[in-house]
Amino acid sequence: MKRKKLNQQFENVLKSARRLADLESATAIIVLADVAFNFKTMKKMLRGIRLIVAAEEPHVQEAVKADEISLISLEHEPQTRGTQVSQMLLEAIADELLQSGDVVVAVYSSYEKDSCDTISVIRLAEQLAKLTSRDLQRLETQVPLETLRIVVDLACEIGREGREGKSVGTLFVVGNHRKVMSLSQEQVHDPFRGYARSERLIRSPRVRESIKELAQIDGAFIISADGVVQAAGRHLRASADDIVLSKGLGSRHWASAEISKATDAIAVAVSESTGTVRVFQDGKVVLRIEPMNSNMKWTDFETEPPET
Ligand SMILES: Nc1ncnc2c1ncn2[C@@H]1O[C@H](COP(=O)(O)OP(=O)(O)OP(=O)(O)O)[C@@H](O)[C@H]1O
Repeated sequence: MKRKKLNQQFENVLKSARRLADLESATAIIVLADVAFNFKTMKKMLRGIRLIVAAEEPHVQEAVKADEISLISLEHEPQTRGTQVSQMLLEAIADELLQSGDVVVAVYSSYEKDSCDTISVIRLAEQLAKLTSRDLQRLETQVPLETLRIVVDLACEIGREGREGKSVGTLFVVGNHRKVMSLSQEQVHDPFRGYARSERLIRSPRVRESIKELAQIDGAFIISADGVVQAAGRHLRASADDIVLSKGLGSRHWASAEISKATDAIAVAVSESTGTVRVFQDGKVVLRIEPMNSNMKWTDFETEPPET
Protein backbone atom coordinates (compact mmCIF):
# COMPACT_ATOMS: atom_id res chain seq x y z
CA MET A 1 0.00 0.00 0.00
CA LYS A 2 1.42 3.39 -1.04
CA ARG A 3 2.34 5.65 1.87
CA LYS A 4 3.09 9.33 2.24
CA LYS A 5 6.48 9.95 3.83
CA LEU A 6 6.47 12.07 6.96
CA ASN A 7 8.04 15.40 6.02
CA GLN A 8 10.44 17.29 8.27
CA GLN A 9 7.74 19.59 9.60
CA PHE A 10 5.50 16.68 10.52
CA GLU A 11 8.36 14.91 12.27
CA ASN A 12 9.07 18.08 14.27
CA VAL A 13 5.41 18.38 15.20
CA LEU A 14 5.38 14.74 16.36
CA LYS A 15 8.55 15.20 18.42
CA SER A 16 7.00 18.25 20.09
CA ALA A 17 3.79 16.31 20.70
CA ARG A 18 5.80 13.54 22.34
CA ARG A 19 7.54 15.99 24.71
CA LEU A 20 4.24 17.68 25.50
CA ALA A 21 2.65 14.32 26.26
CA ASP A 22 5.33 13.70 28.90
CA LEU A 23 4.97 17.14 30.44
CA GLU A 24 1.18 16.79 30.62
CA SER A 25 1.18 13.10 31.67
CA ALA A 26 -1.02 12.34 28.66
CA THR A 27 -2.30 8.79 28.17
CA ALA A 28 -2.16 8.87 24.37
CA ILE A 29 -1.31 10.85 21.28
CA ILE A 30 -4.18 10.94 18.85
CA VAL A 31 -3.44 11.83 15.23
CA LEU A 32 -6.19 12.88 12.83
CA ALA A 33 -4.89 11.66 9.46
CA ASP A 34 -6.24 12.80 6.08
CA VAL A 35 -3.50 10.89 4.24
CA ALA A 36 -2.12 7.31 4.42
CA PHE A 37 1.13 8.02 6.23
CA ASN A 38 3.59 5.39 7.33
CA PHE A 39 1.98 4.83 10.71
CA LYS A 40 4.61 2.29 11.78
CA THR A 41 7.31 4.97 11.50
CA MET A 42 5.05 7.31 13.41
CA LYS A 43 4.66 4.76 16.18
CA LYS A 44 8.43 4.27 16.40
CA MET A 45 8.94 8.02 16.75
CA LEU A 46 6.40 8.18 19.55
CA ARG A 47 7.78 5.18 21.40
CA GLY A 48 6.63 4.92 25.00
CA ILE A 49 3.19 6.42 24.50
CA ARG A 50 0.06 4.97 22.96
CA LEU A 51 -0.74 6.14 19.44
CA ILE A 52 -4.33 6.33 18.21
CA VAL A 53 -5.14 7.39 14.66
CA ALA A 54 -8.50 8.80 13.55
CA ALA A 55 -9.31 8.75 9.84
CA GLU A 56 -12.27 9.43 7.64
CA GLU A 57 -11.06 8.18 4.25
CA PRO A 58 -11.42 4.40 3.79
CA HIS A 59 -7.92 3.98 2.28
CA VAL A 60 -6.36 5.78 5.25
CA GLN A 61 -8.35 3.56 7.62
CA GLU A 62 -7.00 0.49 5.76
CA ALA A 63 -3.42 1.75 6.16
CA VAL A 64 -3.91 2.29 9.90
CA LYS A 65 -5.27 -1.25 10.29
CA ALA A 66 -2.47 -2.72 8.18
CA ASP A 67 0.06 -1.04 10.48
CA GLU A 68 -1.73 -2.47 13.52
CA ILE A 69 -2.45 0.90 15.13
CA SER A 70 -5.63 1.65 17.14
CA LEU A 71 -8.10 3.19 14.71
CA ILE A 72 -11.03 5.52 15.15
CA SER A 73 -13.18 5.49 12.01
CA LEU A 74 -14.80 8.86 11.50
CA GLU A 75 -18.08 9.33 9.64
CA HIS A 76 -17.54 10.40 6.08
CA GLU A 77 -19.54 13.59 5.98
CA PRO A 78 -18.67 17.20 5.27
CA GLN A 79 -17.87 18.81 8.61
CA THR A 80 -15.54 21.37 10.10
CA ARG A 81 -12.18 20.39 11.60
CA GLY A 82 -13.46 21.36 15.04
CA THR A 83 -16.39 18.97 14.67
CA GLN A 84 -14.06 16.20 13.54
CA VAL A 85 -11.80 16.69 16.56
CA SER A 86 -14.74 16.51 18.98
CA GLN A 87 -16.13 13.52 17.08
CA MET A 88 -12.83 11.62 17.30
CA LEU A 89 -12.62 12.22 21.05
CA LEU A 90 -16.20 11.05 21.63
CA GLU A 91 -15.68 7.97 19.49
CA ALA A 92 -12.40 7.12 21.23
CA ILE A 93 -14.30 7.16 24.52
CA ALA A 94 -17.19 5.16 23.05
CA ASP A 95 -14.68 2.53 21.76
CA GLU A 96 -13.02 2.49 25.19
CA LEU A 97 -9.68 3.56 23.73
CA LEU A 98 -9.78 6.57 26.07
CA GLN A 99 -11.53 7.32 29.32
CA SER A 100 -13.31 10.53 30.09
CA GLY A 101 -10.73 11.49 32.76
CA ASP A 102 -7.75 11.19 30.38
CA VAL A 103 -5.47 13.89 29.08
CA VAL A 104 -4.57 13.46 25.41
CA VAL A 105 -2.37 15.25 22.93
CA ALA A 106 -4.12 15.66 19.59
CA VAL A 107 -2.19 16.22 16.36
CA TYR A 108 -4.00 17.33 13.21
CA SER A 109 -3.83 19.66 10.29
CA SER A 110 -5.33 23.12 10.27
CA TYR A 111 -3.51 24.46 7.23
CA GLU A 112 -1.20 21.94 5.59
CA LYS A 113 -2.78 19.43 3.24
CA ASP A 114 -0.30 16.54 3.38
CA SER A 115 1.06 17.01 6.86
CA CYS A 116 0.01 17.91 10.40
CA ASP A 117 0.67 21.36 11.78
CA THR A 118 -1.38 21.69 14.97
CA ILE A 119 -1.03 20.25 18.48
CA SER A 120 -3.70 20.49 21.19
CA VAL A 121 -3.55 19.29 24.77
CA ILE A 122 -7.05 18.15 25.67
CA ARG A 123 -8.32 17.32 29.15
CA LEU A 124 -11.27 15.21 28.18
CA ALA A 125 -13.37 15.68 31.31
CA GLU A 126 -13.26 19.46 31.02
CA GLN A 127 -13.23 19.76 27.30
CA LEU A 128 -15.91 17.50 25.90
CA ALA A 129 -18.79 19.74 26.87
CA LYS A 130 -16.76 22.85 26.09
CA LEU A 131 -15.96 21.64 22.61
CA THR A 132 -19.63 21.42 21.92
CA SER A 133 -20.27 24.83 23.37
CA ARG A 134 -17.41 26.33 21.45
CA ASP A 135 -18.59 24.80 18.21
CA LEU A 136 -21.99 26.35 18.73
CA GLN A 137 -20.41 29.70 19.49
CA ARG A 138 -18.44 29.53 16.29
CA LEU A 139 -21.47 29.17 14.08
CA GLU A 140 -21.86 32.57 12.53
CA THR A 141 -25.58 32.77 12.87
CA GLN A 142 -28.25 35.27 13.77
CA VAL A 143 -29.62 32.74 16.23
CA PRO A 144 -28.55 33.67 19.78
CA LEU A 145 -26.34 31.10 21.48
CA GLU A 146 -28.83 30.80 24.35
CA THR A 147 -31.61 29.65 22.01
CA LEU A 148 -29.30 27.20 20.26
CA ARG A 149 -28.11 25.74 23.54
CA ILE A 150 -31.64 25.15 24.80
CA VAL A 151 -32.60 23.42 21.54
CA VAL A 152 -29.42 21.32 21.41
CA ASP A 153 -29.84 20.30 25.08
CA LEU A 154 -33.45 19.36 24.42
CA ALA A 155 -32.47 17.40 21.31
CA CYS A 156 -29.80 15.53 23.28
CA GLU A 157 -32.29 14.70 26.01
CA ILE A 158 -34.77 13.39 23.46
CA GLY A 159 -32.03 11.33 21.75
CA ARG A 160 -30.87 9.92 25.06
CA GLU A 161 -34.16 9.29 26.81
CA GLY A 162 -36.69 8.64 24.04
CA ARG A 163 -40.24 8.33 25.31
CA GLU A 164 -41.69 5.53 27.39
CA GLY A 165 -38.89 3.18 26.57
CA LYS A 166 -39.05 3.83 22.82
CA SER A 167 -36.42 5.75 20.88
CA VAL A 168 -37.64 8.96 19.34
CA GLY A 169 -36.31 11.00 16.42
CA THR A 170 -37.25 14.58 15.75
CA LEU A 171 -36.25 17.77 14.00
CA PHE A 172 -35.97 21.42 15.08
CA VAL A 173 -35.47 24.33 12.72
CA VAL A 174 -34.24 27.42 14.54
CA GLY A 175 -34.16 31.01 13.26
CA ASN A 176 -35.29 32.70 10.03
CA HIS A 177 -38.73 31.35 10.88
CA ARG A 178 -40.82 33.33 8.39
CA LYS A 179 -38.85 31.93 5.48
CA VAL A 180 -38.88 28.45 7.03
CA MET A 181 -42.66 28.64 7.43
CA SER A 182 -43.01 29.65 3.79
CA LEU A 183 -40.93 26.62 2.76
CA SER A 184 -43.00 24.16 4.78
CA GLN A 185 -46.57 23.05 5.22
CA GLU A 186 -48.72 21.54 7.92
CA GLN A 187 -48.09 17.80 8.07
CA VAL A 188 -50.09 17.08 11.19
CA HIS A 189 -52.42 19.30 13.20
CA ASP A 190 -50.24 21.89 14.98
CA PRO A 191 -50.57 21.31 18.74
CA PHE A 192 -49.09 24.76 19.56
CA ARG A 193 -51.56 26.73 17.45
CA GLY A 194 -53.64 29.23 19.40
CA TYR A 195 -51.39 29.34 22.44
CA ALA A 196 -50.09 32.68 23.74
CA ARG A 197 -46.42 33.49 23.20
CA SER A 198 -45.70 32.94 26.89
CA GLU A 199 -46.99 29.36 26.49
CA ARG A 200 -44.57 28.70 23.64
CA LEU A 201 -41.26 29.91 25.12
CA ILE A 202 -38.63 27.18 25.05
CA ARG A 203 -37.05 28.78 28.13
CA SER A 204 -39.99 27.43 30.07
CA PRO A 205 -39.46 23.92 31.48
CA ARG A 206 -43.17 23.21 30.97
CA VAL A 207 -42.90 24.00 27.26
CA ARG A 208 -39.79 21.83 26.94
CA GLU A 209 -41.66 18.97 28.58
CA SER A 210 -44.51 19.39 26.04
CA ILE A 211 -41.98 19.35 23.20
CA LYS A 212 -40.54 16.07 24.49
CA GLU A 213 -44.04 14.65 24.67
CA LEU A 214 -44.80 15.79 21.11
CA ALA A 215 -41.44 14.83 19.60
CA GLN A 216 -42.93 11.60 18.29
CA ILE A 217 -45.29 13.37 15.90
CA ASP A 218 -44.23 13.62 12.28
CA GLY A 219 -42.60 16.75 10.96
CA ALA A 220 -40.48 19.55 12.38
CA PHE A 221 -40.68 22.07 15.23
CA ILE A 222 -40.14 25.59 13.92
CA ILE A 223 -38.51 27.85 16.52
CA SER A 224 -37.83 31.56 16.11
CA ALA A 225 -34.44 33.04 16.99
CA ASP A 226 -35.88 34.45 20.22
CA GLY A 227 -36.83 30.96 21.35
CA VAL A 228 -40.57 30.81 20.66
CA VAL A 229 -42.18 27.70 19.13
CA GLN A 230 -43.82 28.97 15.97
CA ALA A 231 -45.25 25.64 14.85
CA ALA A 232 -44.91 21.89 15.22
CA GLY A 233 -45.60 19.05 12.82
CA ARG A 234 -44.39 20.97 9.75
CA HIS A 235 -43.34 19.14 6.62
CA LEU A 236 -40.30 20.87 5.12
CA ARG A 237 -40.20 21.13 1.38
CA ALA A 238 -37.06 23.19 0.69
CA SER A 239 -34.82 21.76 -1.95
CA ALA A 240 -31.15 22.52 -2.38
CA ASP A 241 -28.32 21.37 -4.61
CA ASP A 242 -24.85 20.17 -3.68
CA ILE A 243 -25.84 18.37 -0.52
CA VAL A 244 -23.63 15.44 0.44
CA LEU A 245 -24.58 13.32 3.43
CA SER A 246 -23.20 10.10 4.79
CA LYS A 247 -24.87 6.89 3.75
CA GLY A 248 -27.64 5.70 6.00
CA LEU A 249 -29.04 9.14 6.71
CA GLY A 250 -32.61 9.29 5.51
CA SER A 251 -35.27 11.84 4.75
CA ARG A 252 -35.23 13.63 8.13
CA HIS A 253 -31.54 14.43 7.74
CA TRP A 254 -31.88 15.39 4.08
CA ALA A 255 -34.72 17.74 4.98
CA SER A 256 -32.48 19.25 7.71
CA ALA A 257 -29.59 19.79 5.33
CA GLU A 258 -31.85 21.28 2.67
CA ILE A 259 -33.69 23.75 4.90
CA SER A 260 -30.38 24.92 6.40
CA LYS A 261 -29.03 25.49 2.90
CA ALA A 262 -32.14 27.23 1.56
CA THR A 263 -32.48 29.57 4.57
CA ASP A 264 -30.34 31.08 7.33
CA ALA A 265 -31.88 28.70 9.84
CA ILE A 266 -30.00 26.10 11.88
CA ALA A 267 -31.53 22.61 11.79
CA VAL A 268 -31.07 20.20 14.69
CA ALA A 269 -31.97 16.59 13.92
CA VAL A 270 -32.25 13.72 16.39
CA SER A 271 -31.87 10.33 14.80
CA GLU A 272 -34.50 7.85 15.89
CA SER A 273 -32.24 4.88 15.20
CA THR A 274 -29.11 6.06 17.06
CA GLY A 275 -30.05 9.04 19.25
CA THR A 276 -27.26 11.04 17.56
CA VAL A 277 -27.90 14.78 17.33
CA ARG A 278 -26.68 16.58 14.23
CA VAL A 279 -26.61 20.34 13.83
CA PHE A 280 -26.85 21.57 10.23
CA GLN A 281 -25.90 24.93 8.82
CA ASP A 282 -25.73 25.89 5.18
CA GLY A 283 -26.39 22.29 4.11
CA LYS A 284 -23.59 20.76 6.21
CA VAL A 285 -23.26 18.94 9.49
CA VAL A 286 -21.44 21.44 11.70
CA LEU A 287 -21.79 19.55 14.97
CA ARG A 288 -22.50 15.95 15.84
CA ILE A 289 -23.23 14.82 19.36
CA GLU A 290 -23.39 11.17 20.33
CA PRO A 291 -25.83 10.25 23.06
CA MET A 292 -24.05 10.34 26.42
CA ASN A 293 -25.18 9.22 29.82
CA SER A 294 -25.20 12.60 31.45
CA ASN A 295 -26.30 16.11 30.63
CA MET A 296 -23.84 18.44 28.98
CA LYS A 297 -22.40 21.12 31.19
CA TRP A 298 -22.25 24.28 29.19
CA THR A 299 -19.25 26.47 29.79
CA ASP A 300 -18.54 29.78 28.12
CA PHE A 301 -15.36 30.25 26.17
CA GLU A 302 -13.74 33.57 26.70
CA THR A 303 -11.36 33.40 23.79
CA GLU A 304 -12.11 32.47 20.23
CA PRO A 305 -10.02 29.66 18.75
CA PRO A 306 -8.44 30.31 15.35
CA GLU A 307 -10.55 29.56 12.30
CA THR A 308 -10.04 26.11 10.79
N1 LIG B 1 -39.30 16.88 4.70
C1 LIG B 1 -39.52 16.57 5.99
N2 LIG B 1 -39.93 17.52 6.84
C2 LIG B 1 -40.15 17.24 8.14
N3 LIG B 1 -39.99 16.01 8.67
C3 LIG B 1 -39.56 15.03 7.87
C4 LIG B 1 -39.29 15.27 6.48
N4 LIG B 1 -38.89 14.10 5.92
C5 LIG B 1 -38.88 13.19 6.93
N5 LIG B 1 -39.29 13.73 8.09
C6 LIG B 1 -39.45 13.07 9.38
O1 LIG B 1 -38.50 12.06 9.48
C7 LIG B 1 -39.14 10.85 9.87
C8 LIG B 1 -38.33 9.63 9.52
O2 LIG B 1 -37.68 9.67 8.32
P1 LIG B 1 -36.44 8.69 7.97
O3 LIG B 1 -36.49 7.45 8.79
O4 LIG B 1 -36.37 8.60 6.48
O5 LIG B 1 -35.26 9.61 8.51
P2 LIG B 1 -33.77 9.37 8.83
O6 LIG B 1 -33.04 10.57 8.32
O7 LIG B 1 -33.30 8.01 8.42
O8 LIG B 1 -33.76 9.51 10.40
P3 LIG B 1 -33.76 8.42 11.58
O9 LIG B 1 -32.31 8.17 11.89
O10 LIG B 1 -34.46 9.16 12.68
O11 LIG B 1 -34.53 7.21 11.07
C9 LIG B 1 -40.49 10.96 9.22
O12 LIG B 1 -41.43 10.15 9.91
C10 LIG B 1 -40.80 12.43 9.42
O13 LIG B 1 -41.36 12.68 10.71
